[in-house]
Amino acid sequence: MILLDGKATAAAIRSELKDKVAAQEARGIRTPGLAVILVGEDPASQVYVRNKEKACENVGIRSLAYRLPADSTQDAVEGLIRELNARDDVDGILLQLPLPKGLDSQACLDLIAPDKDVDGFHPVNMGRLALGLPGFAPCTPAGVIELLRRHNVTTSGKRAVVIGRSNIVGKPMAMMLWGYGDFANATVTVCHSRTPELAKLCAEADILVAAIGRPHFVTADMVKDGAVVVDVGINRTDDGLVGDCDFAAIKDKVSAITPVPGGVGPMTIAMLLVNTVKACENHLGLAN
Ligand SMILES: Nc1nc2c(c(=O)[nH]1)N[C@@H](CN(C=O)c1ccc(C(=O)N[C@@H](CCC(=O)O)C(=O)O)cc1)CN2
Ligand SMILES: [Mg+2]
Repeated sequence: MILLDGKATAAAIRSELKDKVAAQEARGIRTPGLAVILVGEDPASQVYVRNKEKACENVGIRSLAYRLPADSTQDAVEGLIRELNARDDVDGILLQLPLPKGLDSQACLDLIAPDKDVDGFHPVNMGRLALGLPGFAPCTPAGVIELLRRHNVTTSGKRAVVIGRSNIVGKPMAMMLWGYGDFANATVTVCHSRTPELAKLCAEADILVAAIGRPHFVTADMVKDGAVVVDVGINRTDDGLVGDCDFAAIKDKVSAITPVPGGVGPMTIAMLLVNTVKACENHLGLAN
């Protein structure tokens, strides 16, 4: 069994980016800048945002922190986004989700300039992904693809099943698995809460991606012998942080599996950095 080690892979990506940014800086090219917006005090979001800022610092990306109170108005958040859209020293804008109740996330995301949308959540970037055009892909599914690629997991001609159809994971994950540049070419099924015989479908998957947000939802009977299992879930339970898969029960059946923590999570942050460096190169007209 191969452990798809996201923590180590993310560290390797950061190290590559650090070298790239340093080489550009040595040539007098300005460093990439990421604006990080956190509205409110959700504890998990605070951790993720801090980790993103630390990761930026680690690779030489300037992070600009914007902390807004939980009772911020829609106008206040939108006003900040407009301001950041107009700034030449800001290459990427990250709006940490979820937003506090009462704020319209999609309206905010729709305002982010697509060339600064390093989360890949803007309809233009989602559309570009669907059409196979260059743009920014959402960081979690992009991280899954990169993790598979760097572990030489082949997907072409394989049967992939994605459980979950969210805008930030399930939908873009399915698009990337069926065709993402020269990678992927899997045959993809997307399952959700109303899928009949979900367990049976999962058990036919060569590649199973779980993104449902229910602790230990995927049990051993739902996994084919030799399958590759990617666990996107991060569930806080009384037993600590667990994924959507029952790792202990599955690990001896699979050919490869991601751990939680240390699997997809760190890759999400690494891909945010990749997208930010790319946004900067695009803004400066550098080839990449
Ligand atoms: N604007 C965005 N909001 C959210 C995104 C996103 O990509 N963009 N994704 C998630 C949260 N997320 C990043 O923001 C994220 C979640 C988890 C991790 C991570 O490294 N997890 C660790 C465990 C850490 C812990 O919680 O104890 C791991 O899996 O090893 C990174 C990023 C929703 N919002
Ligand atoms: Mg993980």
